[in-house]
Amino acid sequence: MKPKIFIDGEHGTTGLQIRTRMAGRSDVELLSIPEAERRNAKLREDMLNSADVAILCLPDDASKEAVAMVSGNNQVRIIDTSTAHRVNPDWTYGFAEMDREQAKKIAGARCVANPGCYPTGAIGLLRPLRLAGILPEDYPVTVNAVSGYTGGGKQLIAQMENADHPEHIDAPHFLYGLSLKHKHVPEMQVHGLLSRTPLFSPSVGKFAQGMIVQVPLYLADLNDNASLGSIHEALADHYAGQDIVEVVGLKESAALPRVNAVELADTDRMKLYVFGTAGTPHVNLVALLDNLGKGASGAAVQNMDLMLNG
Ligand SMILES: NC(=O)C1=CN([C@@H]2O[C@H](COP(=O)(O)OP(=O)(O)OC[C@H]3O[C@@H](n4cnc5c(N)ncnc54)[C@H](OP(=O)(O)O)[C@@H]3O)[C@@H](O)[C@H]2O)C=CC1
Ligand SMILES: CC(=O)N[C@@H](CCC(=O)OP(=O)(O)O)C(=O)O
Repeated sequence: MKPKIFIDGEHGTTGLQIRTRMAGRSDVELLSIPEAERRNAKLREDMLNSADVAILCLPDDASKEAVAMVSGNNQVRIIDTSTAHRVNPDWTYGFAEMDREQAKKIAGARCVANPGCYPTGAIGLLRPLRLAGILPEDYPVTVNAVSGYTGGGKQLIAQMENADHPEHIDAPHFLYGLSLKHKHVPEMQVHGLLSRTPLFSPSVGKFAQGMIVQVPLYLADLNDNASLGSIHEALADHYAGQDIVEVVGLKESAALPRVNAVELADTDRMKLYVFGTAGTPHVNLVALLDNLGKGASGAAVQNMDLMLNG
């Protein structure tokens, strides 16, 4: 029998992208609710309890409700794309490349918390340097990022695309999260293995999908006389043999005139760069991804495949 998959929130931005990725797959059976019934709690509960894997693409509160709906059911496994469970130690963090054993942990997990889009970039850059001993635990990390506007779901998409929207946004690029309390900060700190809360400044650009996450560092404040070369080597070693996360070569990075936020749009990949000039005091670590690809729906499908096939 084929495993049954139910995407709760299948008509939203992340859910639709997961459905697109699953189209044409004959190895799974997709359970579905008509769009008009998407908030029918009884139908959702039935579907959730009939699934082998439920992928939650809902706001945090609705995700918690969905988890409660299957609390007595040990058969259904869950992938939650919301922020609700990402620092819960009872859940497995769904970033398969973050540790050598993580893909195996995801494969055996009952409950997987899919990472946030910005944390995928930030943790992807920071954690290997923490594990290699290069980045001190108490380094004052700053993270600056720009996301495509689909990152804000149906509401932000309507505000950006519809000039008649009562809260239409005209800006080609805007900062938000100005109170510095973004919901992604806790997972960046926990899974980035940091003792100090990172300072995170997000922004949105007038493009649908794509993301740049920057983590600038002062070399003198790192361990082991860190250099451009040693930082790049630590990242390259960590991701050796991985096909989704690529560490771009130092020479190739040095030759780039710019980084285009939409380069990886419509892909599930992530590129990591180490920028700077040998002998100068700074490096800028950069992650490039699609907020809906490796940042959300692509990672959810990757995790589902690990859970189904090991
Ligand atoms: N967009 C992105 O790039 C990323 C999103 N995520 C996370 O994925 C989750 C979904 O986000 P996204 O797809 O962007 O959001 P959307 O607003 O685009 O979609 C959410 C869907 O969930 C439905 N929904 C909301 N509340 C309920 C409820 N109580 N019961 C049933 N259905 C409900 C919505 O229906 P309705 O239309 O009626 O509101 C909508 O179809 C969020 O937790 C988000 O933080 C994670 C990583 C990246
Ligand atoms: C552009 C934009 O608004 N982005 C969203 C984050 C998107 C995302 O990753 O959602 P999760 O919190 O579920 O991870 C935000 O800043 O709230």
